[in-house]
Amino acid sequence: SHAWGYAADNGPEKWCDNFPIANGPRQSPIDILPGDASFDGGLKPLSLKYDPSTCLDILNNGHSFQVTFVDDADSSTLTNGPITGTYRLKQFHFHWGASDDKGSEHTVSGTKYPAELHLVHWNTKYPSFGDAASKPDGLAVVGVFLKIGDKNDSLQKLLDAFSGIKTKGKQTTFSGFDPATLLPGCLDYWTYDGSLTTPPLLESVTWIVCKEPISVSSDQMAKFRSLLFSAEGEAECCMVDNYRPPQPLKGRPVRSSFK
Ligand SMILES: CCN[C@H]1CN(CCOCC)S(=O)(=O)c2sc(S(N)(=O)=O)cc21
Ligand SMILES: [Zn+2]
Repeated sequence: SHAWGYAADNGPEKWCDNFPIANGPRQSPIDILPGDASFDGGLKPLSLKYDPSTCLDILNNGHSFQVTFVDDADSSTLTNGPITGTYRLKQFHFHWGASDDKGSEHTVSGTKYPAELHLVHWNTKYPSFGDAASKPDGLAVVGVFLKIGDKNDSLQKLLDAFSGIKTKGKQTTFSGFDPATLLPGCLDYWTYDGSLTTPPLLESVTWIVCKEPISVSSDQMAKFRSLLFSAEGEAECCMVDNYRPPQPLKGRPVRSSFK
């Protein structure tokens, strides 16, 4: 059936059957090679301004868990960086592995991190998120790597809500969370033109990948793995390895905001 996933029979190697753009010219993620990136002095610092009161709910969508935001005003926005105009925060979610040695989608010189955070923003030059998602400059996703280290108190707030979203389709109210608390201290970044890393794999994303990771403890990573891909009443399937591997760069430039 159409149901894509991350298993052998419906995973990344099969997505091209229903989504031929999987083999397109600007697919994501990629392996970032810092030595091949070109410093661009014209790139501005990222301006991320988030309003915790726009935080709406937390959801298990059967592929990841996501925190969704009210996006009917310019309350939580991304401006500057490599983009022009104003992009509104729609949701953030994560990708992670079955063990601490894998899980990120982007890699750096082949190095995999145990998880990767994606903050999804849409270009307000378009009337809606759904409209923007199909335009070449419609979305901007800020990626942040997670690295095993100290317990992350901000992440812990998300993990504490997992009891209400264990299975596919479950969602609970989640309010007052400030996504800025998930950002690294240094906002140096790499940027390139890419795509959604899940179906429909639309080539509409300006990727902004932070060089500096945030910390997560190994115990906290174990908690990520307590979520299920499966719905209540179905055979239990742990939500792990929900990452797409790096895709061909196909000649795309990768720029860095830092030397
Ligand atoms: C599970 C489906 N994931 C999708 C859902 N959306 C796209 C669907 O929109 C169509 C109107 S999305 O724009 O929220 C989005 S961003 C990313 S990622 N990993 O590249 O940051 C994946 C997805
Ligand atoms: Zn993602």
